[in-house]
Amino acid sequence: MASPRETSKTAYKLERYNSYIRRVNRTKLLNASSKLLFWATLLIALVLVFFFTLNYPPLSSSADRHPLQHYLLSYSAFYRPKGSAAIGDPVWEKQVRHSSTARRANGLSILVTGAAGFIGTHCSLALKKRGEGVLGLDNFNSYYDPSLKRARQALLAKHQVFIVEGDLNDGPLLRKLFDVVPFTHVLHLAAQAGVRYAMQNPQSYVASNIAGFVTLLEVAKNANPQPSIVWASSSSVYGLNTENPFSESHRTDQPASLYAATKKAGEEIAHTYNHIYGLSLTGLRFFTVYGPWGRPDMAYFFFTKDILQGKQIDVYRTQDDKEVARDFTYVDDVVKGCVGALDTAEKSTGSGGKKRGPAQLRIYNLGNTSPVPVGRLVSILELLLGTSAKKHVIKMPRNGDVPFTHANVSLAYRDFGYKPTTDLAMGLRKFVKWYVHYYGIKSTLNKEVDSAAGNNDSSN
Ligand SMILES: O=C(O)[C@H]1O[C@H](OP(=O)(O)OP(=O)(O)OC[C@H]2O[C@@H](n3ccc(=O)[nH]c3=O)[C@H](O)[C@@H]2O)[C@H](O)[C@@H](O)[C@H]1O
Repeated sequence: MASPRETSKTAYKLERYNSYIRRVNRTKLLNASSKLLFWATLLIALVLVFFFTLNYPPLSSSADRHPLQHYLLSYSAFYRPKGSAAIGDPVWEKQVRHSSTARRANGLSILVTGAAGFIGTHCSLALKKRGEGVLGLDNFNSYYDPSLKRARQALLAKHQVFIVEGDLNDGPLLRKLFDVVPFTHVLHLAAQAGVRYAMQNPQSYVASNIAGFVTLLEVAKNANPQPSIVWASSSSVYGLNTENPFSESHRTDQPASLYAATKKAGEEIAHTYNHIYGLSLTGLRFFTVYGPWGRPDMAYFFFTKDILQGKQIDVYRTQDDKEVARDFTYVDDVVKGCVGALDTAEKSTGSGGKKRGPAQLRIYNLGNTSPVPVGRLVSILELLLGTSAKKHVIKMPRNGDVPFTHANVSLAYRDFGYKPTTDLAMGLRKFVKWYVHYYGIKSTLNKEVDSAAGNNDSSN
């Protein structure tokens, strides 16, 4: 029999062995969990990379997508905002029909492409308020902050405008929409915008402004009834034109940017579809449209942001050291122009892809008729924001910009009474008022902003 001393020695050894085993197990567990952590992090990183590259470059066609991207996109459909349903299912069809049904007798039924965009949102609201049926289409791409597009979507949803989330290049989706709704009109505003970005991502302009437009026209020409189409061209088609002010009869064969070239191509494509298929087509040349809910890639918008943050802004002058000027046009004026164009659009004459007779083909300038130098734009912002801008005056880079724009709008006035009424100072007041409200900025804003922006600002 073991002596008590030996027994306690054995117990001590046993305890040491057990504690060793526990240490080993702890280390193993630690190693196993750090490996697990490593692989989990890697997996999450890979998934994130896929999600980030999912829709980049913006407006990539669905045909270009990697099969895994297709899968992830359909998977992400589960995360649509509350209240929306999968494309094609009965709930979705009900939303589509409800949104596009007019609430007034003989009202229009309009498909607005780019409805979550700046001008698209304003037009959709105006048309809906008038009692028309409005259905939106937008791909919510990331050319600029998609959260702004989501906020516009929420605003439209409050007014019973539903936006179908999809790409212009998705022919089957467009056909499905025309199967469900006999649209009387299409207001086609979806596009790759921005003059200078075309040097960074040229293909996105071709994909949206050319391929996307053709996809839409193909579906529209086969529809029965064919809709009348009003669509967004651009002042940039005048390019290096030196005749002033710009009239629709002036030459537009010297585009200075790929953006301008794709818009000009759109005008020629419109001619073809009008000629062959009898589609009624109206192109609107917008002149640097600005206002509440605007585009963060435009100068007035990022100047405001940078001035408030005390950052330097680049103010361009021409190569021969003259002021650069734009015919800045307030969004409410442009909306009136769009509505006027829709109201005066004649019916398409074809059906099911066959022309039955000549159809209307129109082009109009929608500008403000009074160009303002960029330096003056900055001075107005300084006054409204109560802060001096850190101006860096430089020669305009050779990146597609033109020195000035100036619209003659007599055609639009003659045909649908288009008459812009908002000057830049008043329009910027309304913009700044929206901007500080939207971004929750409490600053040393000039009191003038609140009082002078007036109470009739329909945009908030
Ligand atoms: O009418 C159009 O069809 C186009 O209008 C708009 O293009 P633009 O007129 O070029 O507007 P925007 O970029 O706001 O530059 C405004 C001014 O600021 C100057 N500008 C610009 C940037 C800068 O850093 N500094 C500067 O001085 C610049 O030289 C210019 O004089 C739309 O973006 C475009 O999508 C299209 O719709």
